[in-house]
Amino acid sequence: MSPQYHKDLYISWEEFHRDARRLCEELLDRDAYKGIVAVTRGGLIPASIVARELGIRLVDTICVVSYHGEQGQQQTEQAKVLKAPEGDGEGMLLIDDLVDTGKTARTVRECLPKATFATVYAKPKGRPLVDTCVREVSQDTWIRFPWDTELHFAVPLADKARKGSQDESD
Ligand SMILES: O=P(O)(O)OC[C@H]1O[C@H](OP(=O)(O)OP(=O)(O)O)[C@H](O)[C@@H]1O
Repeated sequence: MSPQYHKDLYISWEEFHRDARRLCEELLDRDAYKGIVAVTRGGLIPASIVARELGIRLVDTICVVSYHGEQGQQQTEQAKVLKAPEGDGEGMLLIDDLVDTGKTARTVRECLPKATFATVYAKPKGRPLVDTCVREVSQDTWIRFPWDTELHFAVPLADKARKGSQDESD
């Protein structure tokens, strides 16, 4: 976890599915869409759920990669589009799992300025860049998505506390 993140938020598959369906409910009340554009890679998972719930069969991708670069003396972070659909995105629904700093959203919006942009989760810096989201978390939270994690044995709290006090006395 990078130093700017102080909290971990673990999301289970069930929780993600529930949140993604809440997003679908909100989207149903808005316009009808010709198709979906999933922002790779995290957007592929909610895009499938949205396509199912909204009865949309046309699903495309915008393939984006984030990288670290240097500008003068400063480290910069940029998002690069590897492949985008043709057109300006009119009538299309852009789906991503998360908007964090807004770096990806800004780049994607430049490519498809007329698309509606929806994410399941949003952090304050990126929230103004998307039209809708269902769950907002603080900027210093690192979201652990279920496809990035695996089940592990959890050490009982009492054992953890005992080990902590042992470490202190060593
Ligand atoms: O608002 P930002 O700071 O740009 O962060 C949001 C982006 O970060 C994640 O993708 P990631 O860069 O981890 O790539 P991946 O989905 O291909 O793993 C997520 O799926 C968003 O696209």
